[in-house]
Amino acid sequence: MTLLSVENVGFAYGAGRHVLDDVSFTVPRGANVGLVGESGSGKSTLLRLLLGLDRPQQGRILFDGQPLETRRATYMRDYRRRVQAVFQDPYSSLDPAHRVQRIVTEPLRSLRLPGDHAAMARQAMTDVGMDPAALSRFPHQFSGGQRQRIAIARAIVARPELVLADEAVSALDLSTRVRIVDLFRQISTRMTMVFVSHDMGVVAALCDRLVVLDRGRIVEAGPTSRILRDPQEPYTRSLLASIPRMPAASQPEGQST
Ligand SMILES: Nc1ncnc2c1ncn2[C@@H]1O[C@H](COP(=O)(O)OP(=O)(O)OP(=O)(O)O)[C@@H](O)[C@H]1O
Repeated sequence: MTLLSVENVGFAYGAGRHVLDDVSFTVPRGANVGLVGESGSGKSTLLRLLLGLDRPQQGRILFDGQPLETRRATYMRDYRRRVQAVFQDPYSSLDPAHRVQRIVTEPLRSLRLPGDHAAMARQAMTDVGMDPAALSRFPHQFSGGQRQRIAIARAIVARPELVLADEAVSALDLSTRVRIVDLFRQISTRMTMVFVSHDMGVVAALCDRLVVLDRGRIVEAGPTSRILRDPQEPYTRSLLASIPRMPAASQPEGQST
């Protein structure tokens, strides 16, 4: 069943040229879909549309069969419970003035969700391989990889159906990146994920389907295995050629990252 459907979406900033042009793809429930393309190909813009922060000027986006109602506050509150995001920079995305407990439970409070928030935060920390004791500390007491785990805990604490990850491992050093990719792989067995990255190696490691964007247009889409084996477009081949060598999947998850 399709969870997310992007239909003939077009978008331009101001009266400028199209940043997205006739973009269509679907995300089946339970799938991991990678959106890949060079810098400037329109990935972040597409993500803003998927988050309901901007609206397409052409086409439409459907979530669970219904068009996004970005102007309706009650709809968007429910949408934010069902769709959460993880961003690139684990340093700027966590408020340094707040303890991890407050950071991780923030979606529960802002979405006014019922339940034992402290227990939900402890569960989310365990889910991302962190000791729940870390909830009483501040972000600066953690490494970049640990901060990204905290950001992921915040994204999954409300049990969303879809997680959108925007270059979520790009700011991390290589060995940490491998561990966080591993963590995403574990988490992605329980929910639908869309990974946005310029790094074909990361999306290929995580996603069963790829959508390749070049200057706002989809040039290739399909199963990851097919695209890796037999890329149809020179653009896709050049993205594949630039894959950095990733070390083999990591040792058991720990708090070393
Ligand atoms: N707020 C904005 N106003 C005007 N143009 C913008 C704005 N944001 C992005 N653009 C332009 O839209 C195009 C696509 O940018 P976008 O950030 O979506 O691409 P991207 O693939 O995510 O690239 P990157 O990985 O570098 O962020 C670029 O040409 C960019 O200059």
